[in-house]
Amino acid sequence: MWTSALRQEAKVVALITQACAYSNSTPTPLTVTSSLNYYNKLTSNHPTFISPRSFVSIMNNNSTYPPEQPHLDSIFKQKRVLRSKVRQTLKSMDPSLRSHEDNAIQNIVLEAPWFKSCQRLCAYISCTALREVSTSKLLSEILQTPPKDGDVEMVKKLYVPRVEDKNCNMRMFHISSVDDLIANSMNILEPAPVDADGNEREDVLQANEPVDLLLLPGLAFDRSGRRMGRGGGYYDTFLKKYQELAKERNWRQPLFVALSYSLQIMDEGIIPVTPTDVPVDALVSPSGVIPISQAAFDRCTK
Ligand SMILES: Nc1nc2c(c(=O)[nH]1)N(C=O)[C@@H](CNc1ccc(C(=O)N[C@@H](CCC(=O)O)C(=O)O)cc1)CN2
Ligand SMILES: Nc1ncnc2c1ncn2[C@@H]1O[C@H](COP(=O)(O)OP(=O)(O)OP(=O)(O)O)[C@@H](O)[C@H]1O
Repeated sequence: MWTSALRQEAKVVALITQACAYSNSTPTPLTVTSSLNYYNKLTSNHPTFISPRSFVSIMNNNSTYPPEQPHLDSIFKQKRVLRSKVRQTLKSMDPSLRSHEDNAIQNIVLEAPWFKSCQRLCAYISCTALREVSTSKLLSEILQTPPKDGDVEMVKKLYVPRVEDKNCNMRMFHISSVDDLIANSMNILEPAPVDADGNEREDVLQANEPVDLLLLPGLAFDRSGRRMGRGGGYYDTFLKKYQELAKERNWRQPLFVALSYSLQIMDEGIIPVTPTDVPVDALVSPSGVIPISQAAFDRCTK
């Protein structure tokens, strides 16, 4: 078990070094070692996946299990405080560092085996005003026609979010061009549910085939897979629905991969979590891929 984990770790370090050479940034193998340790710690009771319950247990940092559940209101308050701190830090991020990190992160994704091999994916349309890691290069590569290198087989089907209401409901619609997008009230680009020809767009929850990958935004992350979003609950609700759908249909669960600037990666114990928070499988930062779940380790090395 350990030998195999160490072998995987060595392969991931090699992959990161490769990706960093591509992105021209400095590799930090420490992130990989740490994530494996955290992963082992978190999954000792949950061999295949990290449940939100184990997150709460780790967060409390005590040895009793199940842990005492701190009051939800106080956790939501802690989240608001952290959100506002991270927003401030993002606002004061140097624009040239931001642009360097945007490029590095997207290049790492484009070179990752789990991205190259994926056939269908959900991704967010980054919003500059929200200081999100850019996805523009990724989206233009995915939507490029004719496909890069003329490889029609490797064309990826892309679904992007559309907020339905203020009740945490978000759908993911298929698009084939950025021209399919229009700005919503929050100034985020979204697809209309009906295309220019009056045809309904495919909703990923109604699709006959599974997605392999979801690229996620967020405000703060850690190396154990905790993710804090903007407080809408849209992603947590959607991710849970998708996990249930995949389970019902006997599909392989997609990889949940969050894109993160370096300054958005917090130390252990900083990110407050509630039982509805869905952990991510991996992070991509300018230093490389940080695999967290077993599925991420498996797909980073194959
Ligand atoms: N690019 C992108 N698309 C996305 C999301 C996202 O986070 N990023 N979402 C993910 O859920 C959904 C939209 N949810 C959103 C939730 C809050 C804000 C927002 O503007 N928040 C402000 C603070 C608002 C306030 O608290 O008053 C902010 O974070 O600065 C934007 C989108 C669906 N689409
Ligand atoms: N699966 C779910 N079903 C119903 N409500 C949910 C679910 N997941 C989260 N919520 C609700 O959404 C609200 C916001 O949750 P939270 O603060 O964890 O969001 P977030 O992680 O910042 O946002 P997001 O998931 O959109 O990135 C909370 O009231 C939470 O209870």
